[in-house]
Amino acid sequence: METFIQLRRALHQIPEPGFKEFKTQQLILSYLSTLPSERLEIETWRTGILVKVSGTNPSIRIGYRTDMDGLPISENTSYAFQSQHQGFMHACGHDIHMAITLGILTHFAHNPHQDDLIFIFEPAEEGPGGALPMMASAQFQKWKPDLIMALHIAPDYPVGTIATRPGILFANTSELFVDLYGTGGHAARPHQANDMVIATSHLATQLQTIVSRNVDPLDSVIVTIGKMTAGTKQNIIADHGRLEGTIRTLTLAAMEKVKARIQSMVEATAIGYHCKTEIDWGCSYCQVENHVKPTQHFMHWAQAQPDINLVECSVAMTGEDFGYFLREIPGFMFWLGVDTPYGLHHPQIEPNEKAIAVAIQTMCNYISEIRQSDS
Ligand SMILES: CC(=O)N[C@@H](CCC[C@H](N)C(=O)O)C(=O)O
Repeated sequence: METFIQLRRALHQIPEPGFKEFKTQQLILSYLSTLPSERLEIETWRTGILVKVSGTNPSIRIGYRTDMDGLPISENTSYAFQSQHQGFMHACGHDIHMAITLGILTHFAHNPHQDDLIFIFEPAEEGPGGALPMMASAQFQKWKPDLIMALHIAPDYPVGTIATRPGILFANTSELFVDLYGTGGHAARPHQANDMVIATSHLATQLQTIVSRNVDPLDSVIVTIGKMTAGTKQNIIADHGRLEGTIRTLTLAAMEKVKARIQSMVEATAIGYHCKTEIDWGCSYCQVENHVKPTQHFMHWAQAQPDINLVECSVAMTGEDFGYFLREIPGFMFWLGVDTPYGLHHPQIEPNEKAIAVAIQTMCNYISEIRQSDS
């Protein structure tokens, strides 16, 4: 297992933004070149990688997917192997996900499964989303799996815990970018300007009323503005403001309703503040909806494993473009406990590396037992 901890640490040092995972791709390809090659076929797609490990008597293809990209966060961990890419960090566990995937792949490269195994290294999960374009690629279509699985680290659960549920696991998402254009000017002459600090901050506050005033209290919806920018200097009235956020819902109907309210509020801001506005909805992900039969099969199996504490969890408002794989292919995603007080996307998150061995062991054992009737 030491190899995969070292791989995780090497990957942790080179977090890269979506579709720019060049060093990450190279590191993985270079590791793959050390494995026995008889059963391996490797394809690249943009900065992603697909690996087929041929089975001994294949009747189905079993897929396992990891994400690859880092986040624009300045790391503040106590690690000796901190990110070497200033302002970027693996703060969502994708370094751990990749190391686990390499661990499972390595096991089956040495101990072939009866069926073909397809390992998918997907770029740009944090945005703009690698899943949909990767699924449309010739490389993916050639090896399209009949069953697909993935995991995500869970800071809240202890090591040894696996949590999942049949049905919806993660929410629908849409990004949100709003630009406001007014007239700049001298701080002492506000009557000759049109201040976008005021318009932008008013809009940011107003957007927070959507969840409390427009959404059924029994629905779950989130409108988060993660970034607000405006202005250039303390004594210059700003001619431009920008909001960047994300919307989360558990139904597409709720997503449409929230977007319609945002549209109205942005248009009303343009009228009210005599400014120009532009909305860009960025990328959107469909919900991660676990298929009932394979999820229950995995949960029954996991429940019987002495080293695993299986939890049937509730829905989370996180998003994941793994939902697009599950829209076409039966399968499931699950949480892997990594026991750290800091949450996903936090600069101090330090997942417990013991979870790497837990996940590799669990998935090697589980995949070894999968038969065609389970897919
Ligand atoms: C697991 C996780 O944290 N996923 C991200 C996905 C982001 C999707 C997109 N960039 C957005 O912000 O809407 C998440 O923030 O949940």
